[in-house]
Amino acid sequence: MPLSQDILFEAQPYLIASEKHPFVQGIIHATLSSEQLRYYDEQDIAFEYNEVGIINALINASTTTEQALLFHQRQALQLTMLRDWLDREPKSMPHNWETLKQTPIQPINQLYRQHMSATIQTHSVLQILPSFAAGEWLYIELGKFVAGQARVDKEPFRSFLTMGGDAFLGPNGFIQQFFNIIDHEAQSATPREQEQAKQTFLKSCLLEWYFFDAAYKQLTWNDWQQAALKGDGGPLL
Ligand SMILES: Cc1ncc(CN)c(N)n1
Repeated sequence: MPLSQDILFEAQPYLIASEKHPFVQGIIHATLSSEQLRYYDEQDIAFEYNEVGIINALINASTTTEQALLFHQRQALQLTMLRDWLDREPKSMPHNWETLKQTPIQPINQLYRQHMSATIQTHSVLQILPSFAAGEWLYIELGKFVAGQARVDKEPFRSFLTMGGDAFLGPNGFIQQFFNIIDHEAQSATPREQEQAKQTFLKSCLLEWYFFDAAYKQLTWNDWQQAALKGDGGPLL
């Protein structure tokens, strides 16, 4: 069985868990507060900025020119999406390319970003790509899920979880091509390297759930500090 098929089989429960998460349900039913949306918006734009570094590493680690060109295309799309997102930011939360780099990174976002960045030092597409492809896959699948629900059709909820479109979907879309690359690289990898790649993918899926959870609860380092130093914390994770 190709590695990607094995990975996707094991990733299904994580997708279902995210579909059920109250943050995702809150997008469908338009029940999230503006504070919850604001937290997500701020953390996610910084997360996407971190992905720029991951995609750069993929270009560097590519084993063929075709791979490098594909990652380069994905990078161009990432930068275009970030530019348009920055332009859309409300006056109450102004972000530009410079201030983006100073966004305070809250605990789960930090954990997820570092999980992804830690793969860079392997210089291996097979190890780096799953850390990034998991979020791409999950967002595309959640987009399909949400589109199939009777979602409340009003902004700002309408624009959430809409990553998709022709560039991402179909046999020539990014996500299928990423899985093809994982399968190609897996052919010359050891079983241990293949297992490591799978576990990296699954950990990203798990951290996606926690990313929604952190936004739902608006968890900050301050909460963690209070819980630790004042001993007044309930379960924060
Ligand atoms: C947390 C998260 N994961 C994935 C994506 C899609 N690149 C995202 N915008 N945010």
